[in-house]
Order: sequence, then structure tokens, then C-alpha cells
Amino acid sequence: FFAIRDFQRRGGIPYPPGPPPLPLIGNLFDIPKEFAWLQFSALAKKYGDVISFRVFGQVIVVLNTSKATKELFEKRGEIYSDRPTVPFHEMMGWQWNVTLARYTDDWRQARKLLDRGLRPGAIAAYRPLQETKARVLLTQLLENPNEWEAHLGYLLGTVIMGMGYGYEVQGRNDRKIDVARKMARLGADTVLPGALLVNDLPFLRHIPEWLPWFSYKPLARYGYDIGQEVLHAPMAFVKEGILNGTAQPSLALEGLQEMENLKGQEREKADEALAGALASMYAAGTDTVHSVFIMSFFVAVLLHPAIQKIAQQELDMVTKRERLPTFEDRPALPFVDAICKEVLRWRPVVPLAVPHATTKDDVYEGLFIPKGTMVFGNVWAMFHDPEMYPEPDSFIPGRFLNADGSLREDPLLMSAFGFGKRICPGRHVVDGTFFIIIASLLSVFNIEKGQDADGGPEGFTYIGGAISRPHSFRCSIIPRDKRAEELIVADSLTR
Ligand code: HEM
Repeated sequence: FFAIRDFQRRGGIPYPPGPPPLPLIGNLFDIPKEFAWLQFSALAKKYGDVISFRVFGQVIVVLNTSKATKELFEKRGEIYSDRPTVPFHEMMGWQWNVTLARYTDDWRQARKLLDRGLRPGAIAAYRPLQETKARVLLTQLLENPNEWEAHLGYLLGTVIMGMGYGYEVQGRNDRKIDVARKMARLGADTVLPGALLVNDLPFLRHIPEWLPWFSYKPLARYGYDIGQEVLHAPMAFVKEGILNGTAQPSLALEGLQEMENLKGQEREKADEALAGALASMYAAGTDTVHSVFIMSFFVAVLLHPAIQKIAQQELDMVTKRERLPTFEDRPALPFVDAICKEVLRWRPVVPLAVPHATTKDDVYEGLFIPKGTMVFGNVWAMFHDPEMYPEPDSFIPGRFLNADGSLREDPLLMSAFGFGKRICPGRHVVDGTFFIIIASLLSVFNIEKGQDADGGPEGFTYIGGAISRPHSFRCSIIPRDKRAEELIVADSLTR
């Protein structure tokens, strides 16, 4: 009966091909929990660029080419910009989070605030903050190089908290950083299909707490509490700062000042939208996910020491080793920029981006994609397509340079930040922060395989959940010479 009804609904048009589903549970056991992007890429070779799975009636589609992501996420954005309902996220009351929000007017309002606050023209004002934070990292690495991973872990958080709320992070155990990180981790660990049974069988959300082994409620309550803290604590900090005259310039301060003349419900609604938008930025931008990019950069230069030397020569020509690099130097540092681009391509941080969902039935190249389908863009497959990027597994920054040495823009690379209307609004902040960190690091440090360092491609294995992160590894971060040390110390004395 179900099969006939399903066939009629599709008008006989087939679903995108994929492994044959079992009765009822469908492809539950075909959805890989680890390195899913690699297995989806392998399945695409067998079944075609657009593949599908069914799990308990939920259709999941994976798009493995930029042709398909452009057509569906961009051109048909009105249909492909929703988010799947994740029952466990609903249990935690996280609907305020822009990243998880459905494609509604509330999302549009919050998204507009983020796009406006994080557009390149607006964030230029925060470049000095980004430069300062990159230089603080240099001091930390000089004083305590062995703890490099911990230093990197909260670096971007310090930039985001400064931009968002004018909040100065108090060391790496700062509560505001810690709580956002916990939220991001819990979100990432529970979003992919198959990660949590309650997402596949939503009735399980009703299991009462007195069945502790089976109930999701205690974990959901914990998630709710950290969510509320992320939403309210930093805004309360800014409002208190306004009252006692200590509030620093920030997106929150700007937003609150803009709504000064609003009254009653209108004011309340604007206040809520601002808090939700900024908290989404704080939650998405504070996790150590960003340190993953820098870790992959370390892996790349450890495997290819010559690349580090070329970048250092470029940097030395510009700074003459009389100062540390700044954003103004960027146009003269195309090779450093090309390294950043190649790291994004070679080891995309979120290889399957974040799933979108469809709001209507649709047909793509003769394949049926029903309303409510969860749609992934396989960023990894696109970035490792040998036709677009020859020798895709090799780390070759030069692929982003023109014959005259200038930087070659590559719009496809933006897919590292997702697609269409839901593309990451923080991408310009990330772009600037990564550039200044890598330029600053290379100008004064050598990143080397130390005596007891891990090494060889097999020494840098990755963890393959929603985020592609290298396992912790050891390496030596050594000042290039006495001059480099002097530059770091001199800069730290100016702070
Ligand atoms: C390595 C750094 C980052 C990467 C790789 C990254 C990647 C992504 C991806 C893949 C998405 C999903 C896009 C889609 O659904 O198609 C996303 C969404 C989002 N990102 Fe980022 N992101 C990064 C940093 C940041 C930062 C620093 C911020 C804040 C300043 C931020 C804020 C957001 C927000 C709010 C969303 C949700 C957008 C929406 O659903 O409308 N991200 N990001």
C-alpha cells in the first residue's frame, strides 16, 4: 500500500539512485557515520552525481557536483533553503539559532542582521582587532609553543566575542567560550542522520525521564540550559556595560543603539532577533572548528616544508623584517593567500556543509526529490574532482595563482562555506582572520617536525564526524631567528 501510494505521488518518476533500501528501516545501515563524504563520493562513482537514501521514510539526497549544487541550492533557492527538522534540536529549544532555523520570516530577519553586520565593508572596522589577536597568538606561541593546539582553540572565539559584544575573553577557560563550544559540539554530534535514534524515530522524545537509559530528556535539558546561556549572557553583559558606561564598540552595541526609539512589542521583537542573530554567530564562530583550519595548515607545511620557505620569502620582501604583516600587505602577498585557499580546498573543515531541506516536491534531471528531503552538498567531492583540480589529493597552492603570480579567484571555493541563501555569513570574517594568522605565523616562526614530533602523511590522521579534524599531533614551532623573536617581543610591549 505504501509503495503504491509513494509511486503515485511521484508520478512514477524515480528517486535519485542509491543503495537499495531494506523494508521499513530503508538505508539505515548504508549511511556512514564516519568520513561519510568519502563514501558518498565512492557511491557517486557507482550511481551518479546525485544519490539518495531513505531512512524510515525520510529521503536524504547527496549532491556531489558543483553543477547540481548551483542548480538546486542557488537557482532553485526558494525550494532548497529550509533546514531539516532535527527532533533532538527542537527538544533543546534551539529554534532561535539561525544555523538550525527553518526557512521562515524569523530566519530572514535574523539573517539580514547577520549579513549586514558581517559584510566586508562593515567588518573592515574590526581588522585592528583581528591583527591584535593574531599577534597575541605569536606571543603565546613564543612563551609556550607546546600548547599550540590550546592557543589556537579559542583564538577565533576571542575575535568573535570582541566583534559581537566588545567582550574581552579571559583566557582559554573563559566560561563564555566554553559554553558556546559545548553547544556547537552537541549540535554537530547530533545533526547527521543516524547520529541519534530520536532523530530517526521522533516518538522516542516522549520517553519519560524515569527510564534513564532510554530517555533523551536529561541531555535535552542540558542542551536547553547551555543554549539559554549562549543566547542571554553576552547580551546581558553589553546591556550592563551601556548602563555603567563601559560598553565597547560591537555589533550588539550598534544594534541596541539602532533600536533605541522602538517601543513595546516592536522593541521586544527587535531585541529578540538581535540576541538570536548574534548568539548564532557566537555559537557558530567560537568553536574550535576554526582551529581545525590552522591545524590542517600545519599538516600541509609539515608535509611540504618548501612551501613555508616560499611564503616566508614573499613576506620578507614586503615587511623587510622590520615589522609584522598587516591587512594592508595582503595585495602583495598572493602566495600566502593561495596557501589559505589551498588549505580550504585540500581539507575542507565541514566536508558535507550543513544539510538543507526542500519545501516543495521537485524534479531534477528526471529524478524526484520530494518536499522535506534532507539535501547535502558534498563539498569534499567537488574539491577533489580531478577535472576541476588536477592531482586533487596533493597540496599545491600554486593552483590558485595566475601565470604572472597574481591571485586567481575561484568562486567554487566559496562552497567551503556552504551554499545559496544559507551560505555562511561569517565567511568574510574567517577569510580575513585566517589570512592574518597565517601571514603573522609564517613571518616569525618555522613550523617543523621536532625531535619527538609526529610525521609522515600517516602521522596526520583525521577524525571523520561532521567536522574533518586532524587527531592531535606534536610539532615544533620555533622562532625563525633572533630578529623574529625581537619583533614578537617588541609588539607585545605595545599592548
Ligand atoms: C572555518 C570557519 C567556518 C566554516 C568552514 C563555516 C562553514 C559553514 C557552513 C558550511 C555553513 C552552512 C551553510 C549552508 O547551510 O549551506 C555555515 C553556516 C553558518 N555559519 Fe559558518 N563557518 C565558519 C565560521 C563561521 C563564523 C566565524 C561565523 C560567525 C561570525 C559563522 C556563522 C555561521 C552562521 C550564523 C551560519 C548559519 C547560516 C544560515 O543557516 O543561514 N561561521 N558555516
